[in-house]
Amino acid sequence: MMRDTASLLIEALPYIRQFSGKTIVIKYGGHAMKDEALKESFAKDVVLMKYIGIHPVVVHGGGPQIGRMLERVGKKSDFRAGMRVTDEDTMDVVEMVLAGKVNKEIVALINRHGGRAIGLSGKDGQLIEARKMHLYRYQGDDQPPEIIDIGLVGEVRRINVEILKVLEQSRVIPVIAPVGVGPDGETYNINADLVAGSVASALNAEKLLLMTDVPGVLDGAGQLISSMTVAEAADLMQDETLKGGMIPKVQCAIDAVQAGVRKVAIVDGRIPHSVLLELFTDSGIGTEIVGRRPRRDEGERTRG
Ligand SMILES: Nc1ncnc2c1ncn2[C@@H]1O[C@H](COP(=O)(O)OP(=O)(O)O)[C@@H](O)[C@H]1O
Ligand SMILES: CC(=O)N[C@@H](CCC(=O)OP(=O)(O)O)C(=O)O
Repeated sequence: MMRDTASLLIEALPYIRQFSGKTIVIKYGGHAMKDEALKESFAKDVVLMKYIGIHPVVVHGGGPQIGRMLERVGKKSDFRAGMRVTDEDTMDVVEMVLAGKVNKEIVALINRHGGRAIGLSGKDGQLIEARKMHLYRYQGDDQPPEIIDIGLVGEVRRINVEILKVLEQSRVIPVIAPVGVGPDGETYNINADLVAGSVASALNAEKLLLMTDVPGVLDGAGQLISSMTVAEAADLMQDETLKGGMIPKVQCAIDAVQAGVRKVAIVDGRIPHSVLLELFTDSGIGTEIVGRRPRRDEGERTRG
């Protein structure tokens, strides 16, 4: 049943109080940037959050946008375990698309809707220190694992939060492109979910929202899992239910909760105002991952 604005506002009040003064990290995936109306609803949600005293930090992706630009210059995309194989030419395109185009588009969009956003890549203020990521393939108990070289793909070594802490005390909303910098100034391409998880952990965020293009985590029967604990999520990682990009996403959620982020939600970015619907309604949307399930007497919303 459609709820009217007044009832939604009344429902939202306790959550506005709960999140006020707290940091919420939002990963805005390339697949969720589908059309103008959706982008606008995202920008309005972020501006509203800042306006009511929450500290939103946006980390964006741009995988499909990188893929299209690579195609235009005659290069094919190649992924291993959800990571783009990145040679030097690909790295140039990744940095131009993420830090140049997508980042500035999101910044402009937020500013057009009344916010004051500033774009950062991992190089600005040495925000994302990275190192080369190695992938290992299991070859049997009696064999050493095969090392797969995926080029200039990075993993986060450290997030230098100083600049984000300064911005938290201001009107400014940080928008972060997932490009990291190595010890010798090398540029690394990092999966945006991993950056968002690390930023949320480093800021001790109240919540991490991962926006994607499915309703949330689906079980073996294709049904939405509304809520799961870290232990349940770890069990799910062991079977074949999670595939492709959902594997690093759920792993990142588990890591973030274990590092002290209170809740992670994987939500459908194709729904207008999905950020506000997840944050400010009793039922939420998508899949919530928590350390443990709250008891009913703890006054927290329970879902699932
Ligand atoms: N069990 C699952 N539940 C939901 N999605 C899944 C599952 N297993 C695999 N997926 C896939 O994971 C994708 C989301 O990951 P990804 O493509 O990396 O998203 P994004 O680019 O938004 O970060 C979905 O589009 C879906 O095809
Ligand atoms: C190493 C790696 O795969 N990096 C990603 C970075 C962008 C990203 O993660 O974008 P989405 O969130 O839209 O998928 C890439 O090159 O596509």
